[in-house]
Amino acid sequence: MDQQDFSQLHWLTQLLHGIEVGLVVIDRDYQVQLWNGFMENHSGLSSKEVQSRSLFSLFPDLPQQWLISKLEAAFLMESRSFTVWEQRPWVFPFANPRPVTGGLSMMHQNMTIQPLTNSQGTISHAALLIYDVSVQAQDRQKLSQANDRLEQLSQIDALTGLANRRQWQRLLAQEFDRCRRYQPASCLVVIDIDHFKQVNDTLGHSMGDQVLNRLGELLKDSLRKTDVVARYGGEEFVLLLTETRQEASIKLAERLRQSVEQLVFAFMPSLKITISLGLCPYHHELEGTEQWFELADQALYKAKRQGRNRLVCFEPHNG
Ligand SMILES: Nc1nc2c(ncn2[C@@H]2O[C@H](COP(=O)(O)OP(=O)(O)OP(=O)(O)O)[C@@H](O)[C@H]2O)c(=O)[nH]1
Repeated sequence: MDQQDFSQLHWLTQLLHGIEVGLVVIDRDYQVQLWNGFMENHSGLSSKEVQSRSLFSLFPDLPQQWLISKLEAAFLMESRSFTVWEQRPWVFPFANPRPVTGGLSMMHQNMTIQPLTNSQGTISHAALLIYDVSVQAQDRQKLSQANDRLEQLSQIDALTGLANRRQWQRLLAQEFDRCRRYQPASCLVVIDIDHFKQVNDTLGHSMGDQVLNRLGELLKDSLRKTDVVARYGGEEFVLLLTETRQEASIKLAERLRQSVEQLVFAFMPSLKITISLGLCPYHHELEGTEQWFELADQALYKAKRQGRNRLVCFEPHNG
Protein backbone atom coordinates (compact mmCIF):
# COMPACT_ATOMS: atom_id res chain seq x y z
CA MET A 1 0.00 0.00 0.00
CA ASP A 2 1.56 3.32 -1.04
CA GLN A 3 1.39 6.56 0.87
CA GLN A 4 -1.54 7.86 -1.21
CA ASP A 5 -3.62 4.71 -0.57
CA PHE A 6 -2.75 4.85 3.10
CA SER A 7 -3.92 8.46 3.40
CA GLN A 8 -7.18 7.66 1.62
CA LEU A 9 -7.84 4.72 3.93
CA HIS A 10 -7.11 6.92 6.92
CA TRP A 11 -9.59 9.56 5.71
CA LEU A 12 -12.23 6.96 4.94
CA THR A 13 -11.93 5.54 8.44
CA GLN A 14 -12.32 9.02 9.94
CA LEU A 15 -15.34 9.70 7.74
CA LEU A 16 -17.05 6.43 8.67
CA HIS A 17 -16.56 7.18 12.34
CA GLY A 18 -17.91 10.69 11.98
CA ILE A 19 -20.97 10.23 9.76
CA GLU A 20 -24.46 10.69 11.16
CA VAL A 21 -25.39 7.14 10.21
CA GLY A 22 -24.85 4.08 12.37
CA LEU A 23 -22.41 1.60 10.89
CA VAL A 24 -21.94 -1.90 12.30
CA VAL A 25 -20.05 -4.74 10.66
CA ILE A 26 -20.71 -8.24 11.96
CA ASP A 27 -19.37 -11.65 11.01
CA ARG A 28 -21.41 -14.80 10.32
CA ASP A 29 -21.68 -15.41 14.09
CA TYR A 30 -23.20 -11.95 14.52
CA GLN A 31 -20.08 -10.74 16.35
CA VAL A 32 -19.25 -7.08 16.03
CA GLN A 33 -16.20 -6.24 13.95
CA LEU A 34 -16.79 -2.54 13.37
CA TRP A 35 -18.76 -0.02 15.43
CA ASN A 36 -18.65 3.60 14.33
CA GLY A 37 -18.96 6.85 16.29
CA PHE A 38 -22.71 7.15 15.75
CA MET A 39 -23.20 3.73 17.38
CA GLU A 40 -20.82 4.65 20.20
CA ASN A 41 -22.63 7.92 20.90
CA HIS A 42 -26.13 6.48 20.93
CA SER A 43 -25.43 3.16 22.66
CA GLY A 44 -22.94 4.48 25.20
CA LEU A 45 -20.69 1.51 24.30
CA SER A 46 -17.24 2.14 22.87
CA SER A 47 -15.90 0.30 19.88
CA LYS A 48 -13.46 -1.52 22.20
CA GLU A 49 -16.24 -2.73 24.50
CA VAL A 50 -18.25 -4.31 21.71
CA GLN A 51 -15.38 -5.72 19.62
CA SER A 52 -15.92 -9.45 18.82
CA ARG A 53 -18.98 -9.67 21.04
CA SER A 54 -22.30 -11.01 19.78
CA LEU A 55 -24.84 -8.31 18.90
CA PHE A 56 -27.50 -10.27 20.72
CA SER A 57 -25.56 -10.54 23.97
CA LEU A 58 -24.81 -6.81 23.83
CA PHE A 59 -28.45 -5.93 23.14
CA PRO A 60 -30.82 -8.54 24.55
CA ASP A 61 -33.73 -6.33 23.41
CA LEU A 62 -32.87 -6.67 19.73
CA PRO A 63 -35.58 -8.44 17.72
CA GLN A 64 -33.32 -11.47 17.42
CA GLN A 65 -35.43 -13.83 15.32
CA TRP A 66 -36.47 -11.12 12.91
CA LEU A 67 -32.96 -9.72 12.52
CA ILE A 68 -31.37 -13.13 12.04
CA SER A 69 -33.85 -13.98 9.30
CA LYS A 70 -33.06 -10.66 7.56
CA LEU A 71 -29.29 -11.23 7.90
CA GLU A 72 -29.45 -14.83 6.71
CA ALA A 73 -31.58 -13.80 3.73
CA ALA A 74 -29.01 -11.12 2.83
CA PHE A 75 -26.16 -13.68 3.16
CA LEU A 76 -28.03 -16.21 1.06
CA MET A 77 -29.26 -13.87 -1.67
CA GLU A 78 -26.01 -11.90 -1.63
CA SER A 79 -28.06 -8.72 -1.93
CA ARG A 80 -28.86 -5.63 0.11
CA SER A 81 -32.07 -5.40 2.05
CA PHE A 82 -33.83 -2.41 3.49
CA THR A 83 -36.30 -2.05 6.34
CA VAL A 84 -38.27 1.05 7.25
CA TRP A 85 -39.51 2.38 10.57
CA GLU A 86 -43.14 1.89 9.54
CA GLN A 87 -42.54 -1.88 9.67
CA ARG A 88 -40.58 -1.79 12.90
CA PRO A 89 -40.01 1.61 14.57
CA TRP A 90 -36.44 0.81 15.65
CA VAL A 91 -33.87 -1.97 15.59
CA PHE A 92 -31.43 -0.66 18.23
CA PRO A 93 -33.19 0.64 21.36
CA PHE A 94 -31.63 4.12 21.37
CA ALA A 95 -33.19 7.16 22.99
CA ASN A 96 -34.34 9.88 20.61
CA PRO A 97 -31.59 12.56 20.75
CA ARG A 98 -34.26 15.30 20.37
CA PRO A 99 -37.05 14.07 22.65
CA VAL A 100 -38.33 17.55 23.56
CA THR A 101 -38.71 18.94 20.07
CA GLY A 102 -39.27 15.51 18.56
CA GLY A 103 -41.86 14.20 21.00
CA LEU A 104 -40.85 10.57 20.37
CA SER A 105 -38.91 9.04 23.24
CA MET A 106 -37.13 6.44 21.08
CA MET A 107 -34.99 7.02 18.01
CA HIS A 108 -36.90 5.76 14.96
CA GLN A 109 -34.69 3.99 12.46
CA ASN A 110 -34.48 2.73 8.90
CA MET A 111 -31.89 0.04 8.29
CA THR A 112 -29.95 -1.29 5.32
CA ILE A 113 -28.20 -4.65 5.46
CA GLN A 114 -25.27 -4.89 3.06
CA PRO A 115 -23.50 -8.27 2.65
CA LEU A 116 -19.69 -7.87 2.46
CA THR A 117 -17.28 -10.15 0.63
CA ASN A 118 -13.75 -11.03 1.76
CA SER A 119 -10.68 -10.92 -0.48
CA GLN A 120 -11.61 -14.36 -1.91
CA GLY A 121 -14.98 -13.02 -2.99
CA THR A 122 -17.11 -14.97 -0.51
CA ILE A 123 -19.64 -13.31 1.75
CA SER A 124 -18.10 -13.32 5.18
CA HIS A 125 -19.63 -10.29 6.91
CA ALA A 126 -22.57 -7.94 6.78
CA ALA A 127 -22.83 -4.23 7.38
CA LEU A 128 -25.84 -2.75 9.15
CA LEU A 129 -26.47 0.89 8.30
CA ILE A 130 -28.75 2.60 10.80
CA TYR A 131 -30.47 5.86 9.78
CA ASP A 132 -32.08 8.10 12.40
CA VAL A 133 -35.48 9.00 10.92
CA SER A 134 -37.09 10.27 14.15
CA VAL A 135 -37.88 13.67 12.59
CA GLN A 136 -39.74 12.12 9.64
CA ALA A 137 -41.53 9.69 11.97
CA GLN A 138 -42.56 12.56 14.23
CA ASP A 139 -43.84 14.59 11.25
CA ARG A 140 -45.81 11.60 10.05
CA GLN A 141 -47.23 11.05 13.53
CA LYS A 142 -48.30 14.71 13.77
CA LEU A 143 -49.90 14.55 10.34
CA SER A 144 -51.77 11.39 11.19
CA GLN A 145 -52.93 12.91 14.51
CA ALA A 146 -54.13 16.01 12.63
CA ASN A 147 -55.94 13.77 10.12
CA ASP A 148 -57.59 11.81 12.93
CA ARG A 149 -58.68 15.06 14.54
CA LEU A 150 -60.07 16.35 11.23
CA GLU A 151 -61.87 13.08 10.69
CA GLN A 152 -63.33 13.36 14.20
CA LEU A 153 -64.37 16.98 13.64
CA SER A 154 -65.99 16.14 10.35
CA GLN A 155 -68.31 13.78 12.26
CA ILE A 156 -69.24 16.15 15.06
CA ASP A 157 -71.76 18.96 15.29
CA ALA A 158 -69.80 22.00 16.46
CA LEU A 159 -72.58 23.48 18.61
CA THR A 160 -73.62 20.42 20.64
CA GLY A 161 -70.67 18.07 20.28
CA LEU A 162 -73.09 15.34 19.17
CA ALA A 163 -72.71 13.29 16.01
CA ASN A 164 -73.62 15.38 12.97
CA ARG A 165 -75.91 14.43 10.13
CA ARG A 166 -73.12 12.88 8.06
CA GLN A 167 -72.03 10.62 10.91
CA TRP A 168 -75.66 9.87 11.74
CA GLN A 169 -76.28 8.66 8.20
CA ARG A 170 -73.28 6.37 8.41
CA LEU A 171 -74.34 4.93 11.78
CA LEU A 172 -77.95 4.56 10.68
CA ALA A 173 -76.86 2.61 7.59
CA GLN A 174 -74.73 0.36 9.80
CA GLU A 175 -77.61 -0.29 12.18
CA PHE A 176 -80.02 -0.90 9.31
CA ASP A 177 -77.70 -3.58 7.86
CA ARG A 178 -77.28 -5.14 11.29
CA CYS A 179 -81.07 -5.23 11.84
CA ARG A 180 -81.61 -6.74 8.41
CA ARG A 181 -79.14 -9.53 9.17
CA TYR A 182 -79.78 -10.32 12.84
CA GLN A 183 -83.35 -9.07 13.26
CA PRO A 184 -82.82 -7.23 16.52
CA ALA A 185 -85.30 -4.66 17.78
CA SER A 186 -84.10 -1.11 17.25
CA CYS A 187 -86.08 2.11 17.10
CA LEU A 188 -85.48 5.41 15.35
CA VAL A 189 -86.76 8.58 17.03
CA VAL A 190 -86.92 12.04 15.47
CA ILE A 191 -87.20 14.95 17.90
CA ASP A 192 -88.08 18.56 17.12
CA ILE A 193 -88.28 21.47 19.55
CA ASP A 194 -91.72 23.07 19.58
CA HIS A 195 -92.03 26.68 18.53
CA PHE A 196 -88.30 27.09 18.61
CA LYS A 197 -88.56 30.07 16.30
CA GLN A 198 -90.20 31.95 19.19
CA VAL A 199 -87.19 31.20 21.44
CA ASN A 200 -84.89 32.70 18.84
CA ASP A 201 -87.18 35.61 18.11
CA THR A 202 -87.73 36.59 21.74
CA LEU A 203 -84.38 35.70 23.34
CA GLY A 204 -82.00 35.97 20.42
CA HIS A 205 -80.08 33.42 18.40
CA SER A 206 -77.28 32.95 20.91
CA MET A 207 -79.73 31.99 23.69
CA GLY A 208 -81.35 29.70 21.14
CA ASP A 209 -77.94 28.07 20.66
CA GLN A 210 -77.62 27.54 24.40
CA VAL A 211 -81.01 25.84 24.46
CA LEU A 212 -79.91 23.48 21.68
CA ASN A 213 -76.70 22.78 23.54
CA ARG A 214 -78.47 21.98 26.81
CA LEU A 215 -80.99 19.74 25.07
CA GLY A 216 -78.12 17.91 23.37
CA GLU A 217 -76.55 17.30 26.79
CA LEU A 218 -79.79 16.01 28.23
CA LEU A 219 -80.29 13.58 25.35
CA LYS A 220 -76.72 12.33 25.58
CA ASP A 221 -76.96 11.83 29.34
CA SER A 222 -80.28 10.01 29.10
CA LEU A 223 -79.21 7.29 26.68
CA ARG A 224 -77.06 4.19 26.76
CA LYS A 225 -73.56 4.27 25.32
CA THR A 226 -74.66 1.90 22.58
CA ASP A 227 -77.44 4.25 21.46
CA VAL A 228 -76.81 6.97 18.94
CA VAL A 229 -77.84 10.57 19.39
CA ALA A 230 -77.19 13.11 16.67
CA ARG A 231 -78.16 16.62 15.69
CA TYR A 232 -79.88 16.15 12.39
CA GLY A 233 -79.92 19.88 11.66
CA GLY A 234 -81.45 23.08 13.06
CA GLU A 235 -83.60 22.23 16.07
CA GLU A 236 -84.07 18.60 15.02
CA PHE A 237 -82.37 15.69 16.82
CA VAL A 238 -82.39 11.99 16.06
CA LEU A 239 -81.94 8.92 18.24
CA LEU A 240 -81.22 5.35 17.40
CA LEU A 241 -82.20 3.09 20.30
CA THR A 242 -80.36 -0.12 19.59
CA GLU A 243 -81.60 -3.46 20.88
CA THR A 244 -84.63 -1.70 22.33
CA ARG A 245 -88.13 -2.95 21.58
CA GLN A 246 -90.98 -0.65 20.68
CA GLU A 247 -92.57 -0.64 24.14
CA ALA A 248 -89.33 0.12 25.93
CA SER A 249 -88.48 2.78 23.34
CA ILE A 250 -91.86 4.44 23.82
CA LYS A 251 -91.30 4.53 27.58
CA LEU A 252 -87.83 6.01 27.12
CA ALA A 253 -89.02 8.61 24.59
CA GLU A 254 -91.92 9.56 26.83
CA ARG A 255 -89.52 9.98 29.75
CA LEU A 256 -87.34 12.22 27.59
CA ARG A 257 -90.34 14.33 26.67
CA GLN A 258 -91.14 14.81 30.35
CA SER A 259 -87.52 15.62 31.24
CA VAL A 260 -87.45 18.33 28.59
CA GLU A 261 -90.71 19.75 29.90
CA GLN A 262 -89.10 20.00 33.35
CA LEU A 263 -85.74 21.23 32.11
CA VAL A 264 -84.52 24.37 33.89
CA PHE A 265 -82.08 26.59 32.02
CA ALA A 266 -79.55 28.20 34.36
CA PHE A 267 -79.26 31.25 32.11
CA MET A 268 -83.03 31.81 32.19
CA PRO A 269 -84.96 29.81 34.79
CA SER A 270 -88.36 31.02 33.55
CA LEU A 271 -87.77 29.56 30.08
CA LYS A 272 -89.72 26.41 29.27
CA ILE A 273 -89.46 24.30 26.16
CA THR A 274 -91.19 21.20 24.90
CA ILE A 275 -90.41 18.68 22.20
CA SER A 276 -92.40 16.57 19.79
CA LEU A 277 -91.21 13.09 18.93
CA GLY A 278 -91.84 10.60 16.13
CA LEU A 279 -90.82 6.99 16.61
CA CYS A 280 -90.50 4.18 14.11
CA PRO A 281 -89.32 0.68 15.06
CA TYR A 282 -87.24 -1.30 12.59
CA HIS A 283 -89.38 -3.75 10.60
CA HIS A 284 -88.66 -6.00 7.68
CA GLU A 285 -90.84 -4.18 5.18
CA LEU A 286 -88.51 -1.18 5.36
CA GLU A 287 -86.76 -0.66 2.03
CA GLY A 288 -83.85 1.32 3.42
CA THR A 289 -82.67 3.98 5.83
CA GLU A 290 -84.43 6.79 3.99
CA GLN A 291 -87.78 5.14 4.45
CA TRP A 292 -87.04 4.36 8.09
CA PHE A 293 -86.29 8.02 8.75
CA GLU A 294 -89.23 9.18 6.63
CA LEU A 295 -91.70 7.10 8.63
CA ALA A 296 -90.37 8.43 11.95
CA ASP A 297 -90.54 11.95 10.50
CA GLN A 298 -94.16 11.42 9.43
CA ALA A 299 -94.95 10.33 13.01
CA LEU A 300 -93.24 13.50 14.27
CA TYR A 301 -95.41 15.67 12.03
CA LYS A 302 -98.49 13.86 13.28
CA ALA A 303 -97.36 14.77 16.81
CA LYS A 304 -97.02 18.41 15.73
CA ARG A 305 -100.49 18.37 14.13
CA GLN A 306 -102.02 16.79 17.22
CA GLY A 307 -100.87 19.73 19.33
CA ARG A 308 -97.09 19.21 20.01
CA ASN A 309 -95.37 18.16 23.25
CA ARG A 310 -96.18 14.54 22.52
CA LEU A 311 -94.88 11.31 21.08
CA VAL A 312 -96.41 9.53 18.12
CA CYS A 313 -95.33 6.06 17.16
CA PHE A 314 -95.53 4.83 13.59
CA GLU A 315 -97.35 1.48 13.47
CA PRO A 316 -95.82 -0.65 10.70
CA HIS A 317 -98.96 -2.65 9.91
CA ASN A 318 -101.76 -0.13 10.24
CA GLY A 319 -99.95 3.05 9.15
N1 LIG B 1 -80.36 29.39 17.68
C1 LIG B 1 -80.44 28.54 16.66
N2 LIG B 1 -81.58 28.42 16.00
C2 LIG B 1 -81.66 27.58 14.96
C3 LIG B 1 -80.56 26.81 14.59
N3 LIG B 1 -80.94 26.04 13.54
C4 LIG B 1 -82.25 26.33 13.29
N4 LIG B 1 -82.68 27.25 14.15
C5 LIG B 1 -84.00 27.89 14.22
O1 LIG B 1 -85.02 26.97 14.54
C6 LIG B 1 -86.26 27.55 14.16
C7 LIG B 1 -87.14 26.50 13.58
O2 LIG B 1 -88.36 27.08 13.32
P1 LIG B 1 -89.55 26.34 12.61
O3 LIG B 1 -89.04 25.33 11.62
O4 LIG B 1 -90.52 27.38 12.11
O5 LIG B 1 -90.20 25.50 13.72
P2 LIG B 1 -90.65 25.86 15.18
O6 LIG B 1 -90.68 27.34 15.45
O7 LIG B 1 -89.81 25.08 16.11
O8 LIG B 1 -92.13 25.34 15.18
P3 LIG B 1 -92.66 23.85 15.21
O9 LIG B 1 -91.53 22.96 14.81
O10 LIG B 1 -93.75 23.81 14.22
O11 LIG B 1 -93.10 23.58 16.59
C8 LIG B 1 -85.92 28.67 13.16
O12 LIG B 1 -86.16 29.90 13.80
C9 LIG B 1 -84.44 28.48 12.91
O13 LIG B 1 -83.78 29.72 12.68
C10 LIG B 1 -79.32 26.97 15.30
O14 LIG B 1 -78.29 26.35 15.05
N5 LIG B 1 -79.31 27.85 16.33
